[in-house]
Amino acid sequence: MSTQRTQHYPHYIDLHPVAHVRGTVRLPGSKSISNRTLLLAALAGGTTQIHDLLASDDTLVMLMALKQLGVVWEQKEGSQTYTVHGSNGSFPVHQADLFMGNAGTAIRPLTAALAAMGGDYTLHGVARMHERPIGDLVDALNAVGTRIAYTGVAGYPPLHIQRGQVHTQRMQVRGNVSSQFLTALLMAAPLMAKHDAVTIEVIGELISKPYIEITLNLMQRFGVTVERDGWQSFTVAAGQHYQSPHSIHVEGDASSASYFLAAGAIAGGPLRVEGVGKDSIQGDVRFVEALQQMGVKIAMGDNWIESSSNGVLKAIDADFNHIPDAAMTIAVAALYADGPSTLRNIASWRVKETDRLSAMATELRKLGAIIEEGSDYLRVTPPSQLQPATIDTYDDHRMAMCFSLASLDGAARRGTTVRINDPKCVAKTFPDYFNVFAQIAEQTLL
Ligand SMILES: O=C(O)C1=C[C@@H](OP(=O)(O)O)[C@@H](O)[C@H](O)C1
Ligand SMILES: C=C(OP(=O)(O)O)C(=O)O
Repeated sequence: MSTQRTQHYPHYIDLHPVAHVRGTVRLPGSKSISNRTLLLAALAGGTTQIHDLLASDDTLVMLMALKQLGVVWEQKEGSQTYTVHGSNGSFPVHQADLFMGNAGTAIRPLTAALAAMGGDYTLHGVARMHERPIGDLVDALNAVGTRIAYTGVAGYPPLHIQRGQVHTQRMQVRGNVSSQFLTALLMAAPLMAKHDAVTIEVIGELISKPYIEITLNLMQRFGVTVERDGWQSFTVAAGQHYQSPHSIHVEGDASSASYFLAAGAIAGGPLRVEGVGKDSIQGDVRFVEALQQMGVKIAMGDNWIESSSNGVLKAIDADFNHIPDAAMTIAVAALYADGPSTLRNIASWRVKETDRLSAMATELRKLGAIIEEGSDYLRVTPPSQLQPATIDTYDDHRMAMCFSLASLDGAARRGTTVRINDPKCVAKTFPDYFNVFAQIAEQTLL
C-alpha cells in the first residue's frame, strides 16, 4: 500500500571538490515529528490527515507496524499526505511480530504503547537495533505491572510483550541514555491514566531535552495536556484521550537542514532551506546558533533558514547535548575552522546508529585531522590541507550525509575528493540526500 520511493544507490559515491554552493532546498519531513504524529493519530479518536510525512525507512517501519496492528491508513497517491483512522486508544490486533528496523522513534514509543494496552507482541530490528539500549524503558514499565521480556540479551531488543496488570499513579525513568524513553512513557501515559493521574519522574540527568518539547507539543495538538515540574516530573491527568486535530502538517527536518546550512557556511552560499524556520518546534534549529558562533551569517523567516559564509569559520568549544544529531555536522564543519574545536557532552553518540564518537574519530582522521576522542567529547584539529579519503559509513545515515561536506572548498582550506561507501544508508531519514546535495553543487556551474 505504501508508495515510498526506493533510491538505487551504488556501493559508493565519489564526491569531487565543489567550489561553491548556492540555492534553495526543500527539506523532507521531520523524522521526529512524523513518527510521533503517526502513533498519536493511530491512538486518537477520529481521522487525521497528515501532510508532508517523511518518506524514509524510519517512517516506513512505523507505518507497517501500525498496519499490522490493524490501524487503517491510506496514502494519497503521488503525495506524502496520509489519512490515519484512529483506533481510540486500543489497536484492533492483539498479536503481532513487528520489525522496527533501526528506528528509535518507532520501537521506543511503540513498546510503551503496546505494553500499556497488553497483548502478545514481539518487537525486533536490524542487528544494530539489538545493541541499542532499551532497559531503562522496560524497567520503568515493568515496575508498574507491564510484562515485557527480553528474548535476546537483557537490556536490549528483541522484546516480547504480554498482557500485564498495569496499576500506576507514579512511574520513574532514567533519562541519561536516551530521552526517547521519557517520550515513550509520556505518549503512552494517557492509556494508563484511565482512572488516576499518572506522574512520570525523571531519575537523574535528562539528555536531549528539546525532543521532549516536541513530544509535549504534539500531545497537546492531539488534545492531551501534560503538567510539568521543570524537567523533573510530568503529570497526565486522569481521563484524557487523544483526539484527532483532523489535519496536521509535518515540518521539514531540522537535522537534515544542518548539512545544507553547513554547506552554505563552508562554501559560500547563500544556501536556503525551506520547511523549518523561526516557528519550528524542533530543537535542532538551534544548530544555527553553533554556526553563528563559528562566524556564519544566518537569516531566518517563519519557514526558512539561510546561511552564507562570512570568511574563515571560527573554531568552537561548546556543549552539544541539546542537539546530538546536528552536532555531527559541526564535527565535519570543524575541518574548515581556524583552530581546534571541541564538542562536549555527546556521550549518547555511542548508542546511536553506530558508536558515533569512535566512527567520527576514525573517519575524520582519514581526512588528515588530528582527533582526540574522549568518553563524551570530541576534539577536532583541522589539517593544513584535507586529504582525499574513502569514508566508511557504518550503516549510519548521518555519517554518510555529514562527510559529503568534506568535498566543499572552504575559505580556510580546499575540499577534497571523498568516496562515501554504502551511501544507501541515508534512506533511514533522507533517501534523496545525494541527489539534493548534487543539485546545490551543480547550481554553482550555472
Ligand atoms: O525523540 C526523538 O525524536 C529523537 C531523540 C534523540 O535521541 P536521544 O534522546 O536518544 O538522544 C535523537 O538523537 C533522535 O534522532 C531522535
Ligand atoms: C539517533 C538517531 O535515530 P533514532 O531515532 O533511531 O534514535 C538519528 O536519526 O540520528
